Parts: sequence; structure tokens; C-alpha cells
Amino acid sequence: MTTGEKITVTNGVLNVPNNPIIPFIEGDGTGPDIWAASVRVLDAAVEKAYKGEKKIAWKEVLAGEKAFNQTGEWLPQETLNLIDEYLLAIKGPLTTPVGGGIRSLNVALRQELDLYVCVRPVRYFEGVPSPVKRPEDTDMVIFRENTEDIYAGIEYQKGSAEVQKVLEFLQTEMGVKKIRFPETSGIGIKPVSEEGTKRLVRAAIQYAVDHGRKSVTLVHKGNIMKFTEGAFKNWGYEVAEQEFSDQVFTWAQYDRLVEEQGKQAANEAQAAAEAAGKIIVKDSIADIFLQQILTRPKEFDVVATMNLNGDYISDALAAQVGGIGIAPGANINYVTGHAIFEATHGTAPKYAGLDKVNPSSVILSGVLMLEHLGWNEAANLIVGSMEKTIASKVVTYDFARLMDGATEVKCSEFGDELIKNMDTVQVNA
Ligand SMILES: NC(=O)C1=CN([C@@H]2O[C@H](COP(=O)(O)OP(=O)(O)OC[C@H]3O[C@@H](n4cnc5c(N)ncnc54)[C@H](OP(=O)(O)O)[C@@H]3O)[C@@H](O)[C@H]2O)C=CC1
Ligand SMILES: O=C(O)CCC(=O)C(=O)O
Ligand SMILES: [Mg+2]
Repeated sequence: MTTGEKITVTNGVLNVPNNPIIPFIEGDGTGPDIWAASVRVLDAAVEKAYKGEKKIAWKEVLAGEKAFNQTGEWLPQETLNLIDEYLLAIKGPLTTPVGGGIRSLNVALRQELDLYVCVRPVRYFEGVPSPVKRPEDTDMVIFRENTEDIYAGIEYQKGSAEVQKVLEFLQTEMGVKKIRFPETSGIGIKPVSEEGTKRLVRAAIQYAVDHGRKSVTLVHKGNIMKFTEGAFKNWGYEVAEQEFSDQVFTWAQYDRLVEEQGKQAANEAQAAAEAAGKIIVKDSIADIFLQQILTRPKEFDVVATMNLNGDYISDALAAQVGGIGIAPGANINYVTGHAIFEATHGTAPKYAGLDKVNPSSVILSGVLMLEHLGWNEAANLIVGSMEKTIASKVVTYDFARLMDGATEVKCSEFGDELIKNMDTVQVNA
């Protein structure tokens, strides 16, 4: 590790030294292979962009299997303390067992540091094999709520004393009669709050404003879950109208206009708002949304949704632009400045240690981190190099198996190619 300085924050704005200390978690499964390639690419881009003037001082922090083997803990308090202290971190994927065992460390990191937004941009790189005809039409940024919903982990196991208590409360005190098989039910609880929703939707709209995006779609299943997902929609419209009234036009406004002045007046108001460059805040029920992102992707831009919907939508949209091998993300608290950058994918355990998988998701998460630091020159170098490398058909197995005439390379070799091709990319801020 080189010596470095701490990133600090003043009123939500980062003060970034030229040699920031940034913690990293290697991750489980394919994590170590991916991280080894990614860190070389990130360092090379910074070196090339700033010619030694800037350099990241990486600091390893432990989580997952490596932490357990070395300390007996899956997520040591020291790791949380260090990320809290240094503000930013980047991580590889961590394993979560299904149906028992430890709860997700990935979710725990987000909750412990209150990283309430999971931002997952979905864009197409020319040449990437995709299952859809026009993958370039998919250009969306998912804002997934990251601290609530069923991910709060409030669940009680079938047959336990706890589930018995909850069932008794529901049946005797709340008069619930619709639990079909009470004796053999596990119960999960889904908290969705006004505060949590509004800070998420506020961040999504602010992003749309800052990046000149056309719309924000609130995705929910509010017809069925009225007081959680339905409320998410209503609170989303409220924050849009209360805090961004000069910048947005909402479908809630549209509906009110239809009622008060008729459909033609509402259509005219929406057209005028669009012509004035206002962001349209609309909503979509989750099931039809999953169909329309495939059939009419151009109609969607920024997407704001709850935790579980966001998890499903992230992988579905990643598939449209070539899959989970090229799907970056960032978990952010816009108020405290804390952020952890990580891929959308998991540990892909069957490929662990084979130096095989695509490192692009973590590398592009690193690009989001560089942008977050304001180091756009280095970020642009990586994106430009990735465009060139993919266009030259030198790719990892996931793309090679679907591409005619591709040269399949290992995870580490793809990193080498990216570094090599940086020399042909113009550095732009
Ligand atoms: N944030 C995190 O740390 C996350 C952790 N996880 C955890 O990861 C573990 C495994 O989850 P699983 O559901 O199998 O999902 P994964 O995302 O780990 O893998 C599913 C499939 O996606 C493809 N894939 C994943 N990563 C890459 C990559 N870098 N390059 C190319 N292809 C890739 C592979 O497809 P193919 O087989 O077609 O080659 C792989 O078999 C679980 O414990 C889960 O909880 C899951 C998601 C996020
Ligand atoms: O934490 C996990 O194991 C899975 C999380 C996940 O799928 C996600 O955040 O997209
Ligand atoms: Mg997921």
C-alpha cells in the first residue's frame, strides 16, 4: 500500500486528495480474479490520465470468507469502521447461503452504512452480444432503494416460537383470516417508509435533472401491496411535485388535469412540459414494466423502485445489454458522502479461481467511483478502452460464446487488453 490521505466531506461534497486511501474488499468466489484484473486497470487509467500526479492508495478490508478464515467473523466491525472513516470503498461479490446460514453481507454493508441508493446504470457497448434486436435502445439508470422492503430481514421461520407469536398477534389482535396454511407458514415483513421512499426518489429526480434525462419511472406493485408499494408511488409523486415543481411534470398532475379540465387539456399540458424540457415523472406496475422494458425500452430512462423490484430489474436489464458480466453499480448515501461500489452480479462460484469471468462489471463500478471522485479523465479512458476492446472482439467467455469471430481471453488478459488499448484513447474530462 502506498501512503495516502483521507477523503473528507463538507456539506455532502467530497474533498479528494491526490492520493486518496480507498478500502477494497476482494470478495468471494470469482471475486479475487476479478479484483486482480480490476485494480490493475483502475491504477493504469489513473496513471495514464494524471501522469503520477494522482494515485489511489488501496487499503484492503476484510469481509466474507477471507474475513471468516482470518478473524472468525464474516463482517468484522473494523471493516465497517474503516469504510465509515474513509467514506468510499469498492468490493467484489460476497456469498450468501440460500434458506439458512448468515444473512447477506452485501445487504448488511448497505444497511449499516445507510447507503440508501443503489445506482445501476444500464448502457450498451457496441458489439456486445445481446438477446434483443436493438440493445442500443436500452439506456436506463436504476435507482433501487437499498435499506428497506423485505431486505430488512424481518422473517420468522415455520414452526418457530417467533412465528407462532406473530401468527397469534395477526389472527387474534389484527383479525387476519387469510393466512391459508398458518401451521406451516414462514412469515416475512416488508417495511416501506415515506422517509425512505422520498430520499430515494429525490436522488433519482436530482440525477435526472443533473444528467439531462427525460423521465423518471416509479416502478411498484401498488395494485396488490397498497400501503407499501402503492404508497411508494404516491410518496414518489409527492416529492416530485413538492421539491421539483419547476423541473418536472407528473402523471399524478396529468390525472388531476383530466378530472378537472378533460383529457385534451391534460395532453396539452404534458406536451408543453416536454417541450419546455421538463422531466416526466410517471409510474408503471412492475409486471407490465418488465414486459415494456423489452418491447419499448426507449420509453424508459431513470427508474426508481423498491429493493426487491430493483434487484430483479437490475439483472433483467443487464441481460438486454449483454448480461451480468457488464453491469456496474454503486451504493450511495448522498447526505453523508459514503459509498460502496460493486458489480450487480454475484460470486459465480463455478468459475472461482479459473481466471475466466468478465471483470467489466467491477471495472465499470470503478469507473463510477472515479466519476464520484471527479476523476473523469481516468474514467473516460477506461470507458473508451472498453469500447475499443469489445469492438475488436477480444472478450471473455461470456461474450465469446455468443459472438462470431471473437478471441476469447481470460479475466486477467481482458484487463491487459484494456490497459493496452488505453494508449489509443484520447483523455477527455
Ligand atoms: N452484491 C453481491 O455481492 C451479490 C452476491 N450474490 C451472491 O452470489 C452467489 C451466487 O449467486 P448466483 O445467483 O449464482 O448469481 P451470480 O451473479 O453469481 O452468477 C450467475 C451467473 O451469471 C453469470 N456471471 C456472473 N458473474 C459473471 C461475470 N463476472 N462474468 C460473466 N458472467 C458472469 C454466470 O453465467 P453463466 O453460468 O451463464 O456463465 C453465472 O453462472 C450467491 O451467494 C448470491 O447470494 C449475488 C448477487 C449480488
Ligand atoms: O446479497 C446477496 O447475496 C445478493 C444481493 C443481490 O442480488 C443484489 O444486490 O443485487
Ligand atoms: Mg441481485
